[in-house]
Amino acid sequence: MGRTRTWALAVCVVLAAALPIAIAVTTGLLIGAIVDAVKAGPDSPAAGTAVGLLVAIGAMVVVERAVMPIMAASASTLGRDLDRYLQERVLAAVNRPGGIAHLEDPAIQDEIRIVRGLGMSAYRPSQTVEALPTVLANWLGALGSVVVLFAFEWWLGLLWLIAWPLVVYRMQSDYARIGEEGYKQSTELRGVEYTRDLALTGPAAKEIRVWGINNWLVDRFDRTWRSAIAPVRDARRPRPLVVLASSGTILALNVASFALLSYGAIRGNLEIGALAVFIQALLGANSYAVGDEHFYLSYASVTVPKLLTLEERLSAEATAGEREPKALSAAVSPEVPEKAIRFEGVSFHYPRTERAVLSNFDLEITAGRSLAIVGENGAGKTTLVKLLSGLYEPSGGRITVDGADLATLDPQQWRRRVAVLFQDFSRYHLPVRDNIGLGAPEHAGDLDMMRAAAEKVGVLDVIEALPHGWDTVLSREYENGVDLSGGQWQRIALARALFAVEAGARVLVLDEPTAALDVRAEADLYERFIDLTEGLTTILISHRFSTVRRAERIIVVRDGLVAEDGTHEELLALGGRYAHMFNLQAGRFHTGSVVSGEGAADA
Ligand SMILES: Nc1ncnc2c1ncn2[C@@H]1O[C@H](COP(=O)(O)OP(=O)(O)OP(=O)(O)O)[C@@H](O)[C@H]1O
Repeated sequence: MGRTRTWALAVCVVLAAALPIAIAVTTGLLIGAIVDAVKAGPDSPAAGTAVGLLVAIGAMVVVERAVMPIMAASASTLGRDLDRYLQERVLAAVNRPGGIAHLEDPAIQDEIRIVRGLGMSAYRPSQTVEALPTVLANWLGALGSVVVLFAFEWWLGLLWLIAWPLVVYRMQSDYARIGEEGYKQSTELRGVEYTRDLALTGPAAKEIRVWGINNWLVDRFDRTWRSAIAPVRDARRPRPLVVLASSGTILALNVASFALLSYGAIRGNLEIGALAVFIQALLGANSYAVGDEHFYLSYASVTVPKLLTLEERLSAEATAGEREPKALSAAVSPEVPEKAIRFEGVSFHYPRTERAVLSNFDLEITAGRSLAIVGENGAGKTTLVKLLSGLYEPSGGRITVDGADLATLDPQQWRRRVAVLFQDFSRYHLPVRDNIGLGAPEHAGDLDMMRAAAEKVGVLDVIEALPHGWDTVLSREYENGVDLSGGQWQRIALARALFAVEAGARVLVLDEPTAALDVRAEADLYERFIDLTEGLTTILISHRFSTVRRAERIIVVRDGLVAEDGTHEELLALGGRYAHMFNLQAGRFHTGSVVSGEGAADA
């Protein structure tokens, strides 16, 4: 299909280039034939030739008119195909690295901004494809016209042949320079776009109104946009010398050509037909670089190399992330972990930061048991989960699963063994079935499995009461879509994690699973906690001690190390950090008294 369209386009381009020249030459011949026919009379052979030439011109004009829309339509379709193809490459490239560190790299975000506009905003490479046929036809037509001028004065033809490409080259490099200048402002423009999206999209809408910051947003958008775009404006400003040199050359060539033609005609060296042909040729030669299409040519030349650089960079990142070549990645059996997950002397600092979040961190997580991790804000609890799920690699030490270094395991298979409910889980603007099914996409069609997961976290009733049940889109931004309350969203996310468990995950990580739940929902979840985590290696992170105390073992993370380790009762008896935090929270529910023991800190 694409190949046929490409061929059709090529034929159209050749026709679009050749027909104007053919029409010009035939018109010249027609003028000569008419002069002869007037002299020889209506029945003369010259009159017959004139009629024949007239019919030929008519036929060529009809074909030319038909070719143009076909050429435009084919070019537009091919252009869109190109945009889609490039978009797919961007999506694949951005998701190639297994971790997420690259998404936090400002330089990569700048490049991603450039290429994410493919197919949507300005500088679409498809515009290059759409412009190419017209530009090619122009150039071929101009070339043909110049060849005709050779027949008049070879040196004049030669001058045209040299001058125009130089002018076109100059213009193209100017356009590309302007485009590059725009891309250099990527960081600033990201800031501008962020402000714009804050104002245009849902998440901040409530705060914008409550704080009354709409005018502030508009003002900030205006200010940052002006400052980001100023260098591009400067680049756009015509450079007088270049403009003067280019237009001066073309003007001089035109003056010389028309003067020579007039001189030849006055001296009687040129017949009227020849004069007409050369004048048409001269007009054709001038069509080399006229129209917006020439500007569009530079679009792909600026954007596509950026995409290729990004791909290269992300591929390098993906390979660098694999400590062992992929072929050596060990398969992960469905029962893993059977014995333990161990953090062995793990140190970690985030990319481009100096501060160690973990230093020489040791922890053995027994398989099939539940472990709660507590610690103050910023202690590194979520970081542990990110390392465990392979989103980042330890800066030092290693994590082992049943004795095997995590870095040597097939990352995809390992991730299928781990189900994570992140504290900042995603709220997909998709049907409920996808919001839950995405926990294990390979089982996303299994409604029974999804129902089981939803039932376990008590959200099945909510789903079945939705206007379109499992097909209801969870966003008010779509027709018939609904939004959920914070707690309902949390339960949907919890169901997603449990769906992954239903599909075979053996490690369940819950980072603040009850933060948005009401008292009854939280109590319900406790009741089921033992059932939900039965046989699973469960890691629970929470600031709610009423949740934490259900775990079989609790650790306190402090200063990048395990500061305390034991059961709820053991840690209370220890009278350390855990006991202090527990009592502080429990005290809130027992006004004026600090307590310890069963029942405290239950919300
Ligand atoms: N992507 C990141 N890049 C750089 N630093 C980060 C990043 N994510 C977290 N940090 C830093 O790492 C430290 C540990 O963060 P982490 O999210 O693991 O803490 P936490 O114990 O889960 O905290 P909380 O109880 O507030 O959820 C913090 O100082 C935080 O600022």
